Amino acid sequence: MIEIRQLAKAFALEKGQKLSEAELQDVRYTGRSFCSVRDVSFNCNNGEVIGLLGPNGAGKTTTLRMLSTALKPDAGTILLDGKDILREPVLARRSIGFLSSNTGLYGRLTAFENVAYFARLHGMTEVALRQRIDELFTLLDMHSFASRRAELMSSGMKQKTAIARAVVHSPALVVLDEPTTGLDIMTTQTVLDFIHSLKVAGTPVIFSTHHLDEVSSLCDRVVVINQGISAFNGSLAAFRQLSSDGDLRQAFMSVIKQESV
Ligand SMILES: Nc1ncnc2c1ncn2[C@@H]1O[C@H](COP(=O)(O)OP(=O)(O)OP(=O)(O)O)[C@@H](O)[C@H]1O
Repeated sequence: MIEIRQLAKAFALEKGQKLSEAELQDVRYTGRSFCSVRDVSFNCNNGEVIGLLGPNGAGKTTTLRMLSTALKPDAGTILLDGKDILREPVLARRSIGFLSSNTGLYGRLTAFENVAYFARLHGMTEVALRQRIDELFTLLDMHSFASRRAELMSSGMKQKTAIARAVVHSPALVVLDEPTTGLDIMTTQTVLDFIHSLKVAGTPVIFSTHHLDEVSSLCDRVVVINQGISAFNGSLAAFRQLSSDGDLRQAFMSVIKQESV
């Protein structure tokens, strides 16, 4: 289980750094800094899938990067199974599988080699990593391109390889930043089925998305981040009830409008 309390992160702006018109009008812009995340709190229990929603620039990626310890929060706590991961970064890296939005595979390495490289970094034995990679390549339908170099892969193949790499060490928590963005319908379904298999195995999964159908079919809980604040945090059923007829788009809009008043 992961418990996230009152996370905040501001970025100091460099001299001459250009902001968009929307960012200049944003309440998070202070002149010298931009407070991407102001107050984000939520829990994810074992076997739960959380969908992280929010408009562009809301602070989803910044939040997920803090969960993965790639970014240090200015304030807040993150407890994984009761342990403060901000104080134990080594434990965090061992326990969390993180897929970032820029996959960054080694182009010269094959799908197998990319995943195996990370498995070795995590200290897995050759026998264990071969068994795990075989299992993952079956779940993600990757056997057909296991020996293809990353530089020659389609974006769907790259994304599957990046997902396999993120979870090869069987982490206690999986965090995925927009795992289905840019994928075709078949590849998206494979990725969603894979997330479901993690849930069935009892692994908590937190993923950001702009696709409400994914939330509807997969998520137990929904968190909506708006202007750096977790404006909604509750069950999928409670989220549906925000609209008159259970429509998730309407529910989402009602949270955003409420917050912007
Ligand atoms: N290093 C940085 N310096 C300044 N501002 C930043 C930095 N990183 C992110 N931001 C700003 O913080 C805000 C939140 O960004 P973030 O990437 O977390 O949003 P997001 O919810 O993931 O958006 P999207 O849905 O578009 O991916 C944006 O306005 C972004 O420009």
